[in-house]
Amino acid sequence: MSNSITVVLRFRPQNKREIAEGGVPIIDVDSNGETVHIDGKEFKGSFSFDRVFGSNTPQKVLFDHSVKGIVNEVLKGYNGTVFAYGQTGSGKTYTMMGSNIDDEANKGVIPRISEQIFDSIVEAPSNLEFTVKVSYIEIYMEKIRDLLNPTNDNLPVHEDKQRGVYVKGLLEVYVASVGEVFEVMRRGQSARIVAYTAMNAESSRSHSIFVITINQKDLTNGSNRSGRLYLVDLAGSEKVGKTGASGQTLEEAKMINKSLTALGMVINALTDGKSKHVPYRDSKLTRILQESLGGNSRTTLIINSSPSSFNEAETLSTLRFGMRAKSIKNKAKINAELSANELKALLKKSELQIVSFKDYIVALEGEVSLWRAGSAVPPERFVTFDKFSKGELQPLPAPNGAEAAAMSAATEIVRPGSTVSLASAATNGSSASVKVDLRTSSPPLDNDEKEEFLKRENELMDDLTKKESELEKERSFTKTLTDELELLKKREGEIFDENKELTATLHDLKMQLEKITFASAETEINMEALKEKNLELSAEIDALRAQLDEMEKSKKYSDEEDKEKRRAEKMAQMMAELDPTSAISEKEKAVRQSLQNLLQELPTAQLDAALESQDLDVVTRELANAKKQLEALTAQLKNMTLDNEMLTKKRAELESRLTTLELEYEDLLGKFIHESASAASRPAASATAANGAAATSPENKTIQEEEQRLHGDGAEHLVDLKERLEQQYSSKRDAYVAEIEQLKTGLLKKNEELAELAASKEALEAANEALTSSLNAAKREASAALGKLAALDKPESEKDKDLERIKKTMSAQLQEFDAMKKALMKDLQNRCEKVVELELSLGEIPHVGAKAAR
Ligand SMILES: Nc1ncnc2c1ncn2[C@@H]1O[C@H](COP(=O)(O)OP(=O)(O)OP(=O)(O)O)[C@@H](O)[C@H]1O
Repeated sequence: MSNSITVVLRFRPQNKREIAEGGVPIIDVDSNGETVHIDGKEFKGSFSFDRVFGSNTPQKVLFDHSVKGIVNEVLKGYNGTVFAYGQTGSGKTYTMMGSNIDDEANKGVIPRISEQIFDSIVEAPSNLEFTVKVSYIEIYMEKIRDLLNPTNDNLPVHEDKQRGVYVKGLLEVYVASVGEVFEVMRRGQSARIVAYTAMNAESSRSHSIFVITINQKDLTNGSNRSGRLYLVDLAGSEKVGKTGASGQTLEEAKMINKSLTALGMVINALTDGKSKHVPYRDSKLTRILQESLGGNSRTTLIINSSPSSFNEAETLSTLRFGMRAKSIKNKAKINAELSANELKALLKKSELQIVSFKDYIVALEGEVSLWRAGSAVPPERFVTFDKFSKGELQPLPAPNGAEAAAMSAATEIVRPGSTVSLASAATNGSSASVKVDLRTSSPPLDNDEKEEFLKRENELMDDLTKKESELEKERSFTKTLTDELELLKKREGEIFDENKELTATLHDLKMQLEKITFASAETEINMEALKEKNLELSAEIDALRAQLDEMEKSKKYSDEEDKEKRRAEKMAQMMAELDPTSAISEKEKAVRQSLQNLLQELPTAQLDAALESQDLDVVTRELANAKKQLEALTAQLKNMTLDNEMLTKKRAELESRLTTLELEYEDLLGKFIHESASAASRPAASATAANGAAATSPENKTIQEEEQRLHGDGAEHLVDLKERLEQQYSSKRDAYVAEIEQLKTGLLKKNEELAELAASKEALEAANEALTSSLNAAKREASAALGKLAALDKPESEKDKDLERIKKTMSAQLQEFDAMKKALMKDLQNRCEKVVELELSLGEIPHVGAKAAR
């Protein structure tokens, strides 16, 4: 009994690309759910299928209405096939597997079928024992890959009487629950080859076939039934221009399109009513699906389509494919193995049939031998099966010898290619002839021959697969070699170029080397000369260094000498200015001399002349000079006090300047902090304002960014300025503090020196007074002596005595005066030295002060 393929159509929603390209839906599904109206540019019209599902049909609805039923058929022992066909990205994988097998709403046909199978097994009568096994393959680039054992990537297709068409060496996994089926699905899915194309981010580049085989054994009578379900997700047909395929993806697309063309050819052959040959063997896909298409299978084809005008041409092609497939007729039968009793009964029945058929043959042979012998058999006595089965046959008379010979002469030798005419010598003289052309109608193969043929085919398929694998290996090896060769050629070209460049560089380098060798020789000569010169210069430098050392030494000495000299000069000058004793000494010498003369040579009269009052006047004058010097010293002391005051004033001034500067700095710092704070708040304020204002204007945005940048720069500048000011201030302050410290120590030193000078002055004044008083005493002594000399009337002895006494007194006074003078001179010299030191140091202090003020 033949059955048609069920064809259902499913549309998916428009995808992003279609919307972006301006596509609009051009389909309208009729309310009866069987017809779709197409309102496209190329075509306006309708297509009808067993069922049409619109763009938003849930997975469950499609399954319940179009697939669920097939599970029951498979459980009855039929083979079943569900396959999805359509352009790339049309929703085949979504329909067959679903976007997520664990999601109730989104799981596709395969997971739902698995659930359905196990649900049915649970509900089946307890005398039925089930075994379920699954396998998962993909046909990629015309090679069968086992997705559960991907190293098996080129499996052969075999066919035999018991199993029909099958894939040899395929791993079949026994499963006992839906969970186990899902596990196998996941395992296989992960091994599938997918790629990105412009039409689908995860485009299947192969046909995948999930096979579920269910065996059921009736435990009551031992009979077996097996149903096999093929669940096929075909690779998408694609227009290479639209998918943007290139390289490997392009090769894949070519192969996909080739096998889909083979599928189309098979469907054409099955449906055009003329073809005697169906080209199943043209592709692995059609060979595996041989039973599903026009064979022993209940088949459902789901055609997937886009609803968009963007894919109108592809949609029309898919719908036409579905229409053709609709008229394929299958011959599904139950795959059953009979139990022993059933077989025995069948055997008995067959044996009885054989016995009766033997009788029938005997009757037929009897009629034939009559005809052959040239006897005529009347029509009412013709041997027919009807009469035989009803037991109405009557025995025929035996033929005579002449008729039998004529009959055998009429028989011709039949050769292939010739036309055979079977003529019967009818008793009524008419003849009927049947012409059979043996060239066009080869006799059908009997079962043994067919088996033999399939066996041979299977062997050849094995060989072919082996050769294909070897060829593939060779091909990939050749490809590797070709690639390597290409690479080597390229490298050779590069090396040649490099070589050329290197030769040129080598040439240049040689030239340069020659130049360098020449230059090096020259340089060596120059070096020698330079070395000599260097030695000379080194000697010169050494000499100069020695000279410099000498000069420095002598300069040092001369500096020290200079200072020493200046000090000595000053001292000499001062001593000269101050020394009242030099003049006194002269006069003193004269006095001493006169006194000596007077004492030795002259009598009392002459002593008078020697001790002239004039000498005393000179001493008095010198004393006055010393007084003057003392006054000058006092004036100098006064000046120094003034200097000291001036320095104190200057120090006060500097201190007040320091205070002012500190105040100014604090002011500046305050201003700076104020400006920093306003600078920091300004960008934020302006940013807020800018946000609120023309946020959409790119020009304003740029200005704001520029302002913010400038504010940022300003803040940085202020920080920089602050640092610089602080540095300047601290260095100035340090200089002033150092200056003040210096002035303070200078002042202290001067105060000490002033005190010392004041003490010296006092000592000098005291010495001066002592000197004046001793001079006065000397004067008085002298006048007393003069008075005594005037009294010459004294006796000679007495005079001599007086003279002797005067002489003693004077020499004692002179000695006393001498000692005092020496002490005074020593003291004066000390003080002069101190004054000179002080002057020198005073000369240095204003210089330092002036530097600090600068
Ligand atoms: N009915 C549908 N409802 C919602 N989304 C769908 C539907 N059909 C397909 N899609 C989505 O469209 C995209 C392409 O689908 P799918 O991968 O199933 O296409 P395909 O025909 O298998 O493509 P290919 O032949 O390239 O493998 C996927 O993202 C899928 O989720």
